[in-house]
Amino acid sequence: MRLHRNLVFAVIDSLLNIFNEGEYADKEVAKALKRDTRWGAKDRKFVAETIYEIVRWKRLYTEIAEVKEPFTRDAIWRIFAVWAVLRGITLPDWKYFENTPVRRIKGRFDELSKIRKYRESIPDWMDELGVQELGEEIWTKELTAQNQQAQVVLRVNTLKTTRQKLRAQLMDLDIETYFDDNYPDALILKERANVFMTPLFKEGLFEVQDASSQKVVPLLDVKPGMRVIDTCAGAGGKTLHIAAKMENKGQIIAMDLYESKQKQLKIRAKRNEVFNVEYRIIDSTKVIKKLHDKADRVLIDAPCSGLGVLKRNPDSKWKLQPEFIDEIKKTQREVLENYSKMVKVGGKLVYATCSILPSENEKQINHFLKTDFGQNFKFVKDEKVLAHQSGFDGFYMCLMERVK
Ligand SMILES: C[S@@+](CC[C@H](N)C(=O)[O-])C[C@H]1O[C@@H](n2cnc3c(N)ncnc32)[C@H](O)[C@@H]1O
Repeated sequence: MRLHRNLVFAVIDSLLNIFNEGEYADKEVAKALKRDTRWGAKDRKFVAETIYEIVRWKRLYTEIAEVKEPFTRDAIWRIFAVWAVLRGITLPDWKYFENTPVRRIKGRFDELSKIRKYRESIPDWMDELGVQELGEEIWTKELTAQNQQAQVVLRVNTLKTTRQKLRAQLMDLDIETYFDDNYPDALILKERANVFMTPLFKEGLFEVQDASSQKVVPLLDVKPGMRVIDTCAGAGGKTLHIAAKMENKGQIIAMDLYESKQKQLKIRAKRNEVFNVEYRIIDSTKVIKKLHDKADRVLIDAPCSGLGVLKRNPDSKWKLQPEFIDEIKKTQREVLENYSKMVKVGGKLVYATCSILPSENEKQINHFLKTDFGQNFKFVKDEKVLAHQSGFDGFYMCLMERVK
């Protein structure tokens, strides 16, 4: 591989913003890709993937490069040089790479790779937490899986097409996909491609949604004509899936704290030709109280640490703080207690997170089922999805039924 100056400059600038200014990697990548309209698909791929790779391996590369935060521009160049050397790329004779200690880089890599927190490139506290929650063996396997590049998975919009038809149309655009019958609405890309640029996406024939996330709505077991409340709907990945399963019939109430997320959901709903969603912002307890005992199905896709989706959001490794996880667990307990009240007797409740920590998952359920209101529910089943077992995101989902 030959390095091109303007592409590498784009990577360096983005990394400075992500590491020093706390910008989000996905936003910086999107910004970087707008820098030069003459870049072809390969150039764009290089910029996006290199930024993500270096964000993912930040701790390891920083240790090897022997630089400290906040990084100078020079330090970012040294980190970049480490990435290039470990990739086997011959460094060009640019001034930034003068005196790069190629042998020392390789030696330090071998040495640091013996220690998990460096090898897998994560903060000390996160490594300790993972071991404490999952045990040494599972945490080690899980971390390795979470450091792989995520696959691109589509959820076919069954309101508008079928998996077979969409697969053939994608093939016409040279985008090859395959099925996995564990995920009946999914098409998995054989190679990464920017599917958002295709006319098929603009026509609303699919959404991008990880395979593990696609397991949540089937567990909720919705039927056309029901009243379903999606309490933490966000930008609506699962709301749209619910609508498809309900064949646009019945009522979905999509709630969230934030209007900005709901705006995105409205755009997506229009593109998907989803017509049965009503929107509510949770700006007071009244919004919930009015719906007590009214829903056939309630989904709580709870806010969480996101420790199941590090492969998709590698910068979370550097942004997450232990205090945030403690806070979010309190929110999880509150939403379980408050939103479960909207389920009618005989109705079903699903609690889901994209975390792999038992303290955000089954332990929250055990706690809920012991609360005064939780005792009205029966545990039906749950699924703990680990990335190293599924090959997709880590997730948790639990089905409960209101029996009294
Ligand atoms: C895991 S995300 C939801 C993802 C979304 N369901 C999807 O499938 O695309 C969690 C959402 O919960 C929202 N949230 C956080 N605290 C909340 C609360 N107390 N009540 C309702 N929603 C909340 C966040 O704004 C965020 O959109």
